[in-house]
Amino acid sequence: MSGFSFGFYPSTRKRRNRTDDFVRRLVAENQLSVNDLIYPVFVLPGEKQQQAVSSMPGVERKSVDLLLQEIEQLVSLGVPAVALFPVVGDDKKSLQAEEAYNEQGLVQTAVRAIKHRFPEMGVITDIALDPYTSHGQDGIIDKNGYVLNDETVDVLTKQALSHAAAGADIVAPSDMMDGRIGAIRESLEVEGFVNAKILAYSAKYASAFYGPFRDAVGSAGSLGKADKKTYQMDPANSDEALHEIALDIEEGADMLMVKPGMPYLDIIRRVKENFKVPVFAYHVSGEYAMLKAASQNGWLDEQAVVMEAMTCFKRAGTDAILTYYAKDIAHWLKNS
Ligand SMILES: NCc1[nH]cc(CCC(=O)O)c1CC(=O)O
Ligand SMILES: [Mg+2]
Repeated sequence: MSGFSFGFYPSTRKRRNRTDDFVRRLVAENQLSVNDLIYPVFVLPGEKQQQAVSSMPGVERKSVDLLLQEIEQLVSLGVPAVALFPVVGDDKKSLQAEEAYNEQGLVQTAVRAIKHRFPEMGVITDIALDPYTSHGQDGIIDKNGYVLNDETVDVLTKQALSHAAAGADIVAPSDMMDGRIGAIRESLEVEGFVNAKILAYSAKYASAFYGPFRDAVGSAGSLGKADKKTYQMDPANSDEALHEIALDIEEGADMLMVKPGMPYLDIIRRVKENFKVPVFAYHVSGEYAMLKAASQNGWLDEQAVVMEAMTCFKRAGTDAILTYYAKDIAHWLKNS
């Protein structure tokens, strides 16, 4: 019997559907699955090499042999894809970034090794010149340090072709040059890589949340006090992201990336509502570092807060999430 007999009581009780776990599960609108995860990995040259990243506790840079062991675990956990980021020695960096398209380069070698051992693992490679330039910018610079668009696109195209030739499933230009998606798509078609997919970082913002990543790949030192504001987007803008996305779809992108993640969920939502295309999010290094640091201090419950963050990505409309937590999440999903 209801305690209310005055003719006024809430006939609509939204709490009814929250009483028990079973009903909360039945009415849940969004759900994260292992199929939504991409695991980023930092690749070291050499063999049996493993290095921690101090600003990203739990993340290890690894040489290809050790990486293969990790990928074996990821395959058995059901993680669909990895994204490779090379840690290139200073002796291989230059003004023209020639190492970016070296057939025997670190990324090209790693892709061949992974696809040989684990053909079912999706391999995504980063298309940008920052690991290979002596100044740490994503492209070729003029004498004033300005990143030249068209000259850079020529090198990016060679880089993308060399990755596709090595067997990369998805090339992911993260440089924000204009017109690079069209140029890369055309070259891939001409060279016969008709099923090589392009994941375009269309809305990549000039973000301070990339700090720990730049430590991990060692571009922080080369970059010094310089920033990337002449090509990455202003965090103040949102309409501009839609224009960037529209151009990349037009030029032949297969899926689009918004980056960073959590502070940019409004962008994901707008993109998803305006363009019915696959939209991915990059939960970047600084976001990982924040959650990890607070968890290590006992200030946040790590698993709970990471799973909540991932569910929020799904709710915003994200199709896949690139996150340094992907392996942990896959374990948690398996054990839940
Ligand atoms: N092409 C550069 C690149 N590729 C991925 C990240 C950042 C990823 C992260 O912070 O996790 C960056 C950083 C940058 O623009 O300097
Ligand atoms: Mg663009």
